[in-house]
Amino acid sequence: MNPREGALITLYEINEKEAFSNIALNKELRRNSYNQLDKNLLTELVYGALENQIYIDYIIGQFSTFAIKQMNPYTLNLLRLGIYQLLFLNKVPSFAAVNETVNLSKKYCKKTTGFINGVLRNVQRNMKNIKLPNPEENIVKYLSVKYSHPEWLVKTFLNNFDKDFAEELLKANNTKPELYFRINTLKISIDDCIRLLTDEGYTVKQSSLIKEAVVVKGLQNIEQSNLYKKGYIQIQDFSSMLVAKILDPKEGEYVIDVCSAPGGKTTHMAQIMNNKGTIIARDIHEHKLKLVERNAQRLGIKIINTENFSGNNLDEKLLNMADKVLVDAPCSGLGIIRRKPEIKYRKQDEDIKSITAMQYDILKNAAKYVKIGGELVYSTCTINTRENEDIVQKFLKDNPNYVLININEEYKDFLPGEHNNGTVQLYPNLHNTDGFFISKIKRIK
Ligand SMILES: C[S@@+](CC[C@H](N)C(=O)[O-])C[C@H]1O[C@@H](n2cnc3c(N)ncnc32)[C@H](O)[C@@H]1O
Repeated sequence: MNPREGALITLYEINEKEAFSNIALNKELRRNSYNQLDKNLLTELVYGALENQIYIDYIIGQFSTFAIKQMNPYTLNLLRLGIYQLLFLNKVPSFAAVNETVNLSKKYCKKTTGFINGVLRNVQRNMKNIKLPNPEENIVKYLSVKYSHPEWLVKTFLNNFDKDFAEELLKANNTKPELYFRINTLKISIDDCIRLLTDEGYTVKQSSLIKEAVVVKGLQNIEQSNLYKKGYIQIQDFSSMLVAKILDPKEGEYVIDVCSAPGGKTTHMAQIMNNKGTIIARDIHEHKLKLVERNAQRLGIKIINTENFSGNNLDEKLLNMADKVLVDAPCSGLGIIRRKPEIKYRKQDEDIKSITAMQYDILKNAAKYVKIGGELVYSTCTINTRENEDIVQKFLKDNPNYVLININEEYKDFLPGEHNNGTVQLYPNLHNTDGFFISKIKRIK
């Protein structure tokens, strides 16, 4: 299959059927036998067009006689792919970007072939004269178009940070994240795993802060690799590994993970506990709990018991039972836009209110499972004070039996960069990790 056609099908799934980009892309890559070069081009086209969608749509608006809302989805997504190639992909000659897109339109939207050809040729001729909105007149609109973030999100960042920081963050959200792995020390030593990888010709960069965290350059089709199948590695960002490190569960402890799927942090906790003790791993989606079980099995973990249970409900059986509790709460995901650019377009400011209500409920219930002297970590993969600091502050105010542990003092050996208060907020632009919030709370009475 032609990779441009694969990109069109994938983009259609994401934009029209609300599929997640990583899932839609993997489905397409598995469905057809692409060679490695075609896989790379398809991936680049999908993520590139998606990351820059507001900018590209702004350009379509300047060169099209039809409003975007009037276009059929294939026409619109083909224009996006064509314009992305024209403006961002130097390796694709302009004539190829136009001709290949027009050819595809003959199969998917025959009636608009002439229109697509016209818009693309117009863009091709005027590429050098494209003007962004004037930042002096409207900074929100300017940043929104330039970095393809919806205006409400630009406003949120401008409310939380100064303009330069907000712009750096918007820019970083359109970059490619480094791919981290966690070496599963239950199955292989860190040194042996690094040796295996280097012997196979890969360049391995080990984190100085978390020894089991490595970046491996050039490793592709990871889930098909022997290392993965044998359970030697787990794909997990550095920021996510930091969570289990900070919760710091010990061998033999009783741990409850109230939002555990697909199991990145739960399996890391089991690794830190040396596969001794008990972890209750809960979630509300049965199919996602299966992923936790599959990961645990592949990684050789025996101490995880999965349970389908909503954190919004209180489980009387578990009151005061746990040495450690993890609340890795469902959130707006504004810290992982680099991995899932569609998040930018799906969330609305109004969604945040219902998310924070759920987060508070889950935290409030989960805290009751902590025994006196036990500890809880509340974390999210978002950059939004309302879902992070505000939730923790409200909880501490309403619940005097719990205190905040200053992570920056206790865990400074693990932390990248400087953090000002007792909690940690990581940013893609500052720390080159996902945007993550981590806080630690102790039950004292
Ligand atoms: C941020 S993800 C957890 C990621 C996981 N801790 C990991 O490291 O792989 C949040 C999870 O919460 C689950 N979830 C959503 N609402 C929930 C609820 N009310 N109770 C429990 N889990 C919930 C989602 O299905 C999702 O798997």
